Amino acid sequence: MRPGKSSRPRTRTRPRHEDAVDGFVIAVDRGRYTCVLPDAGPDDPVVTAMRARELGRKSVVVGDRVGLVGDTSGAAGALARIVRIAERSSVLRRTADDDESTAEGRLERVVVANADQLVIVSALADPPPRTGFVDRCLVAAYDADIEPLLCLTKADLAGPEAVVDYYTELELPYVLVRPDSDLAALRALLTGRISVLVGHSGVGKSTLVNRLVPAADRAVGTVSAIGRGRHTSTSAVALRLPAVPDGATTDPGWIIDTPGVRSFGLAHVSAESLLHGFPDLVEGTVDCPANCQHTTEEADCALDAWVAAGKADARRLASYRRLLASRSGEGDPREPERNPGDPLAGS
Ligand SMILES: Nc1nc2c(ncn2[C@@H]2O[C@H](COP(=O)(O)OP(=O)(O)OP(=O)(O)O)[C@@H](O)[C@H]2O)c(=O)[nH]1
Ligand SMILES: [Zn+2]
Repeated sequence: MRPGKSSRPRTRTRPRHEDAVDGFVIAVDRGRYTCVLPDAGPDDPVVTAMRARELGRKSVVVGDRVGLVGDTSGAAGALARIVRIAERSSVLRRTADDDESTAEGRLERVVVANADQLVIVSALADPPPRTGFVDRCLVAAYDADIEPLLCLTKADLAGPEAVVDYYTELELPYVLVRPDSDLAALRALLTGRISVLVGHSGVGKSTLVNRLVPAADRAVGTVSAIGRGRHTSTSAVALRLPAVPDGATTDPGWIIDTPGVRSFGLAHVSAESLLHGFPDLVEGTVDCPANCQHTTEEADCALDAWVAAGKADARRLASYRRLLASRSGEGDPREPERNPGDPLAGS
């Protein structure tokens, strides 16, 4: 039945936006979302959009696939509206702070949607590698169902043996980066995927991003005396990788730089999920007493025997327990001084 002109619903029925076009959110800045259309090439204009009111409180993040209406021409001053958010294939979250006793600490933030891979960038020296940080990232990756990749930079300054040895039981894929390396192995692992890069300040992440996507021209800082590089931008941004030389049809993929993410607060991750960030320990908990919390206070926790039997690295158990403790607000695990015996342990 076709309603006559006079009975056409005007206010009560919301438009269904059947004409909405697909967009991919590459940047978010103060309520403005930068999107690219599916067939757009690197030189095509991007579309600036705002959220439609009907989205309610749903957040739109980098990596989201959205429906756009309005002016999607990308012309100067044109503004489109995001009217829907497609179901996300993955959601990378972090808690702003580990302290569950404060509102800020419990605040869970979606960092990126639809990522396939978490590239954990860690320098082998200057600053020294911090496996505590890598362990945290692994928990976040497994929790989000995103594959981790360890990217070890400054391989010209130190060898990877200590770090690689620490992760032997994990079969964690890794690549080495030197100023003169050709990045072919890394590029191959990035092709066709959406990869999120995380890393501490000064590890060479901006340098790496600039080598991968020269057009991006990300600000490169210098490691200052106190180990904090400069902070130029704080929100995530997706950068299109250059076309793969051998095939115009192959999707080169995207990398998402996350300058604001210096660590992954994990208060939103359950104790059970936290354990899944340590696949080398999971099997060791089979013999634990019911409701074992796996902390040092648990006299009968089977993980101690598991490590004593050589099934997992003692430092991994220590790292797991530090993360457990950090979630219940017992001190700040990010202070490397807390683990004076282990130079790798800082997070
Ligand atoms: N020796 C060596 N130095 C590197 C390498 N990669 C980067 N650097 C240097 O390390 C310093 C920090 O590099 P950035 O790329 O700014 O590091 P970042 O991780 O982006 O840090 P922020 O800029 O603070 O976010 C710079 O002085 C780089 O030149 C490397 O592979 N080897
Ligand atoms: Zn236990």
